[in-house]
Amino acid sequence: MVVLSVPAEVTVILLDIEGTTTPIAFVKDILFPYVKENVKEYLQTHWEEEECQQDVSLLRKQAEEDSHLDGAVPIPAASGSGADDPRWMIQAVVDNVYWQMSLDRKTTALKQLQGHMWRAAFKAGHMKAEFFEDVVPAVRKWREAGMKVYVYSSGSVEAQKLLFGHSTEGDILELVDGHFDTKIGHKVESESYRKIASSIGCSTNNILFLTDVSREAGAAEEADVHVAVVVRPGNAGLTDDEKTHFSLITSFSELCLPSSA
Ligand SMILES: CSCCC(=O)C(=O)COP(=O)(O)O
Ligand SMILES: [Mg+2]
Repeated sequence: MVVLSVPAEVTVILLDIEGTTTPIAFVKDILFPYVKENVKEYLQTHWEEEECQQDVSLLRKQAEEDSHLDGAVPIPAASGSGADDPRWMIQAVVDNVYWQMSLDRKTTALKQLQGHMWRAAFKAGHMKAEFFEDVVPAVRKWREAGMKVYVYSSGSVEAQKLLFGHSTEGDILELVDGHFDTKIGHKVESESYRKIASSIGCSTNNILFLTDVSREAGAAEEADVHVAVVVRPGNAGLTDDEKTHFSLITSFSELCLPSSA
Protein backbone atom coordinates (compact mmCIF):
# COMPACT_ATOMS: atom_id res chain seq x y z
CA MET A 1 0.00 0.00 0.00
CA VAL A 2 1.21 3.50 -0.87
CA VAL A 3 1.65 5.64 2.22
CA LEU A 4 1.59 9.41 2.44
CA SER A 5 3.27 10.77 5.56
CA VAL A 6 1.37 13.61 7.16
CA PRO A 7 3.78 16.42 8.12
CA ALA A 8 4.39 16.72 11.88
CA GLU A 9 2.98 20.27 12.00
CA VAL A 10 -0.46 19.08 10.85
CA THR A 11 -3.09 19.06 13.61
CA VAL A 12 -6.22 19.56 11.52
CA ILE A 13 -7.58 17.51 8.64
CA LEU A 14 -9.99 19.42 6.42
CA LEU A 15 -12.26 17.31 4.24
CA ASP A 16 -14.08 18.01 1.02
CA ILE A 17 -17.23 15.91 0.57
CA GLU A 18 -18.15 15.23 -3.07
CA GLY A 19 -15.46 13.07 -4.66
CA THR A 20 -13.50 12.83 -1.39
CA THR A 21 -15.61 11.35 1.42
CA THR A 22 -18.59 10.59 -0.78
CA PRO A 23 -18.98 9.26 -4.33
CA ILE A 24 -19.74 11.89 -6.95
CA ALA A 25 -22.43 9.47 -8.14
CA PHE A 26 -24.36 9.94 -4.87
CA VAL A 27 -24.43 13.69 -5.43
CA LYS A 28 -25.10 13.58 -9.18
CA ASP A 29 -27.52 10.63 -9.26
CA ILE A 30 -29.42 11.10 -6.00
CA LEU A 31 -29.03 14.52 -4.38
CA PHE A 32 -29.19 16.70 -7.51
CA PRO A 33 -32.01 14.82 -9.29
CA TYR A 34 -34.05 15.08 -6.08
CA VAL A 35 -33.79 18.87 -6.32
CA LYS A 36 -34.62 18.98 -10.03
CA GLU A 37 -37.64 16.72 -9.62
CA ASN A 38 -39.03 18.47 -6.58
CA VAL A 39 -38.08 22.14 -6.76
CA LYS A 40 -41.33 23.36 -8.29
CA GLU A 41 -43.53 21.51 -5.82
CA TYR A 42 -41.26 22.55 -2.94
CA LEU A 43 -41.58 26.23 -3.87
CA GLN A 44 -45.36 25.92 -4.32
CA THR A 45 -45.72 24.30 -0.89
CA HIS A 46 -43.37 26.58 1.06
CA TRP A 47 -43.72 29.84 -0.90
CA GLU A 48 -45.32 31.82 1.91
CA GLU A 49 -42.77 30.69 4.52
CA GLU A 50 -40.03 33.08 5.64
CA GLU A 51 -37.22 30.58 5.03
CA CYS A 52 -38.41 30.03 1.45
CA GLN A 53 -38.71 33.76 0.80
CA GLN A 54 -35.16 34.25 2.14
CA ASP A 55 -33.94 31.55 -0.24
CA VAL A 56 -35.71 33.27 -3.14
CA SER A 57 -34.24 36.66 -2.19
CA LEU A 58 -30.74 35.19 -2.18
CA LEU A 59 -31.35 33.52 -5.54
CA ARG A 60 -32.67 36.81 -6.94
CA LYS A 61 -29.56 38.65 -5.72
CA GLN A 62 -27.37 35.98 -7.32
CA ALA A 63 -29.39 36.26 -10.56
CA GLU A 64 -28.67 40.00 -10.64
CA GLU A 65 -24.94 39.31 -10.23
CA ASP A 66 -25.16 36.69 -12.99
CA SER A 67 -27.06 38.90 -15.45
CA HIS A 68 -23.96 39.40 -17.63
CA LEU A 69 -23.46 35.64 -18.07
CA ASP A 70 -24.47 33.79 -21.21
CA GLY A 71 -27.86 32.13 -20.79
CA ALA A 72 -28.41 33.59 -17.30
CA VAL A 73 -32.00 33.29 -16.09
CA PRO A 74 -33.33 36.40 -14.33
CA ILE A 75 -35.65 36.34 -11.32
CA PRO A 76 -37.91 39.41 -11.45
CA ALA A 77 -38.08 41.66 -8.41
CA ALA A 78 -41.17 41.23 -6.25
CA SER A 79 -43.16 44.45 -6.58
CA GLY A 80 -44.72 44.03 -3.17
CA SER A 81 -47.97 45.37 -4.60
CA GLY A 82 -49.68 42.01 -4.34
CA ALA A 83 -50.08 41.97 -8.09
CA ASP A 84 -47.26 39.47 -8.57
CA ASP A 85 -48.50 36.11 -9.68
CA PRO A 86 -46.61 33.54 -7.54
CA ARG A 87 -46.93 30.95 -10.34
CA TRP A 88 -44.93 33.18 -12.67
CA MET A 89 -42.34 33.99 -10.01
CA ILE A 90 -42.02 30.32 -9.01
CA GLN A 91 -41.41 29.35 -12.64
CA ALA A 92 -38.64 31.97 -12.89
CA VAL A 93 -36.99 30.54 -9.75
CA VAL A 94 -37.32 26.98 -11.09
CA ASP A 95 -35.76 28.02 -14.41
CA ASN A 96 -32.94 29.80 -12.58
CA VAL A 97 -32.25 26.74 -10.38
CA TYR A 98 -32.21 24.48 -13.46
CA TRP A 99 -29.83 26.84 -15.24
CA GLN A 100 -27.46 27.02 -12.25
CA MET A 101 -27.57 23.25 -11.80
CA SER A 102 -26.88 22.65 -15.49
CA LEU A 103 -23.55 24.42 -14.90
CA ASP A 104 -22.97 22.75 -11.49
CA ARG A 105 -22.65 26.19 -9.99
CA LYS A 106 -21.59 26.38 -6.34
CA THR A 107 -23.33 29.62 -5.38
CA THR A 108 -24.34 30.04 -1.76
CA ALA A 109 -27.90 30.83 -2.93
CA LEU A 110 -28.31 27.57 -4.84
CA LYS A 111 -26.66 25.52 -2.10
CA GLN A 112 -28.88 27.03 0.58
CA LEU A 113 -32.08 26.12 -1.26
CA GLN A 114 -30.78 22.62 -2.04
CA GLY A 115 -29.93 22.07 1.64
CA HIS A 116 -33.40 23.10 2.71
CA MET A 117 -34.94 20.73 0.17
CA TRP A 118 -32.80 17.76 1.23
CA ARG A 119 -33.71 18.30 4.89
CA ALA A 120 -37.17 16.74 4.54
CA ALA A 121 -35.85 13.79 2.51
CA PHE A 122 -33.08 12.96 5.00
CA LYS A 123 -35.23 13.44 8.07
CA ALA A 124 -37.99 11.24 6.64
CA GLY A 125 -35.37 8.53 5.99
CA HIS A 126 -35.89 8.69 2.21
CA MET A 127 -32.19 9.31 1.64
CA LYS A 128 -29.01 8.13 3.33
CA ALA A 129 -25.65 9.65 2.49
CA GLU A 130 -22.95 7.38 1.13
CA PHE A 131 -19.37 7.49 2.38
CA PHE A 132 -16.42 5.55 0.96
CA GLU A 133 -15.71 2.59 3.24
CA ASP A 134 -12.29 3.87 4.33
CA VAL A 135 -13.63 7.22 5.54
CA VAL A 136 -15.20 6.46 8.92
CA PRO A 137 -12.45 4.11 10.22
CA ALA A 138 -9.76 6.60 9.18
CA VAL A 139 -11.51 9.61 10.72
CA ARG A 140 -11.99 7.70 13.99
CA LYS A 141 -8.29 6.81 14.00
CA TRP A 142 -7.21 10.40 13.32
CA ARG A 143 -9.39 11.70 16.12
CA GLU A 144 -8.08 9.08 18.53
CA ALA A 145 -4.59 10.30 17.59
CA GLY A 146 -5.61 13.84 18.56
CA MET A 147 -6.32 15.33 15.13
CA LYS A 148 -9.19 17.74 14.68
CA VAL A 149 -11.39 17.00 11.67
CA TYR A 150 -13.30 19.71 9.82
CA VAL A 151 -15.38 19.70 6.66
CA TYR A 152 -15.21 22.30 3.89
CA SER A 153 -17.71 21.74 1.11
CA SER A 154 -19.63 23.86 -1.37
CA GLY A 155 -22.71 22.15 0.05
CA SER A 156 -24.23 24.33 2.78
CA VAL A 157 -23.28 23.64 6.40
CA GLU A 158 -26.86 22.53 6.98
CA ALA A 159 -26.61 20.06 4.08
CA GLN A 160 -23.23 18.80 5.35
CA LYS A 161 -24.76 18.10 8.76
CA LEU A 162 -27.65 16.26 7.10
CA LEU A 163 -25.20 14.02 5.23
CA PHE A 164 -23.10 13.21 8.29
CA GLY A 165 -26.17 12.87 10.48
CA HIS A 166 -28.02 10.52 8.11
CA SER A 167 -25.48 8.24 6.49
CA THR A 168 -25.30 4.57 5.58
CA GLU A 169 -22.78 4.42 8.48
CA GLY A 170 -25.35 5.88 10.88
CA ASP A 171 -25.12 9.28 12.55
CA ILE A 172 -21.44 10.21 12.26
CA LEU A 173 -21.81 13.92 12.91
CA GLU A 174 -19.87 13.61 16.16
CA LEU A 175 -16.76 12.76 14.12
CA VAL A 176 -16.59 16.31 12.80
CA ASP A 177 -15.26 19.21 14.87
CA GLY A 178 -16.75 21.87 12.60
CA HIS A 179 -18.06 22.78 9.17
CA PHE A 180 -17.33 25.43 6.55
CA ASP A 181 -19.16 26.26 3.34
CA THR A 182 -19.00 28.99 0.69
CA LYS A 183 -20.10 31.60 3.22
CA ILE A 184 -16.43 31.72 4.24
CA GLY A 185 -15.42 32.01 0.58
CA HIS A 186 -15.16 29.86 -2.52
CA LYS A 187 -13.03 26.77 -2.49
CA VAL A 188 -10.92 27.92 -5.42
CA GLU A 189 -9.84 31.09 -3.58
CA SER A 190 -6.80 30.91 -1.30
CA GLU A 191 -8.22 33.56 1.05
CA SER A 192 -10.94 31.07 2.09
CA TYR A 193 -8.28 28.77 3.56
CA ARG A 194 -6.67 31.62 5.52
CA LYS A 195 -10.08 32.47 6.95
CA ILE A 196 -10.71 28.83 7.86
CA ALA A 197 -7.37 28.62 9.69
CA SER A 198 -8.13 31.81 11.53
CA SER A 199 -11.62 30.58 12.46
CA ILE A 200 -10.18 27.28 13.77
CA GLY A 201 -7.43 29.18 15.57
CA CYS A 202 -4.44 27.57 13.88
CA SER A 203 -1.91 28.40 11.18
CA THR A 204 -2.64 27.41 7.60
CA ASN A 205 0.33 25.02 7.67
CA ASN A 206 -1.30 23.11 10.55
CA ILE A 207 -4.02 22.03 8.10
CA LEU A 208 -4.04 19.13 5.64
CA PHE A 209 -6.82 19.57 3.04
CA LEU A 210 -8.12 16.51 1.19
CA THR A 211 -10.02 17.21 -2.03
CA ASP A 212 -10.69 15.70 -5.44
CA VAL A 213 -10.45 19.05 -7.26
CA SER A 214 -6.97 20.24 -8.17
CA ARG A 215 -8.04 23.90 -8.45
CA GLU A 216 -9.16 23.72 -4.82
CA ALA A 217 -5.90 21.98 -3.88
CA GLY A 218 -3.95 24.73 -5.68
CA ALA A 219 -5.80 27.51 -3.88
CA ALA A 220 -5.21 25.85 -0.51
CA GLU A 221 -1.55 25.30 -1.31
CA GLU A 222 -1.18 28.98 -2.19
CA ALA A 223 -2.33 29.73 1.37
CA ASP A 224 0.37 27.38 2.72
CA VAL A 225 -2.09 24.60 3.54
CA HIS A 226 -0.84 21.03 3.02
CA VAL A 227 -2.91 19.21 0.41
CA ALA A 228 -3.48 15.77 -1.01
CA VAL A 229 -5.68 15.13 -4.02
CA VAL A 230 -8.03 12.21 -3.51
CA VAL A 231 -8.49 9.91 -6.48
CA ARG A 232 -11.77 8.01 -6.26
CA PRO A 233 -13.82 5.96 -8.73
CA GLY A 234 -15.96 8.34 -10.79
CA ASN A 235 -13.82 11.44 -10.14
CA ALA A 236 -12.68 13.66 -12.99
CA GLY A 237 -9.26 12.71 -14.37
CA LEU A 238 -6.14 14.69 -13.54
CA THR A 239 -3.63 16.06 -16.02
CA ASP A 240 -0.09 14.69 -16.00
CA ASP A 241 1.09 17.97 -14.46
CA GLU A 242 -1.46 17.69 -11.65
CA LYS A 243 -0.48 14.08 -11.02
CA THR A 244 3.16 15.10 -10.74
CA HIS A 245 2.57 18.23 -8.69
CA PHE A 246 0.16 17.00 -6.01
CA SER A 247 0.42 14.16 -3.52
CA LEU A 248 -2.28 11.66 -4.50
CA ILE A 249 -4.18 9.17 -2.35
CA THR A 250 -6.88 6.69 -3.33
CA SER A 251 -8.00 5.90 0.23
CA PHE A 252 -7.82 7.73 3.57
CA SER A 253 -6.05 4.62 4.92
CA GLU A 254 -2.98 5.69 2.90
CA LEU A 255 -2.37 8.63 5.23
CA CYS A 256 0.25 7.95 7.86
CA LEU A 257 0.06 10.29 10.84
CA PRO A 258 3.22 11.47 12.60
CA SER A 259 3.89 9.21 15.58
CA SER A 260 3.46 12.09 18.04
CA ALA A 261 -0.10 12.85 16.81
C1 LIG B 1 -23.27 18.73 1.52
S1 LIG B 1 -22.57 18.25 0.07
C2 LIG B 1 -23.77 18.24 -1.12
C3 LIG B 1 -23.14 18.21 -2.41
C4 LIG B 1 -23.00 19.55 -3.02
O1 LIG B 1 -23.98 20.25 -3.12
C5 LIG B 1 -21.75 20.00 -3.52
O2 LIG B 1 -21.69 21.03 -4.18
C6 LIG B 1 -20.52 19.26 -3.18
O3 LIG B 1 -19.39 20.04 -3.34
P1 LIG B 1 -17.99 19.67 -2.67
O4 LIG B 1 -17.41 21.00 -2.36
O5 LIG B 1 -18.21 18.82 -1.45
O6 LIG B 1 -17.19 18.95 -3.70
MG1 LIG C 1 -15.23 17.71 -4.14
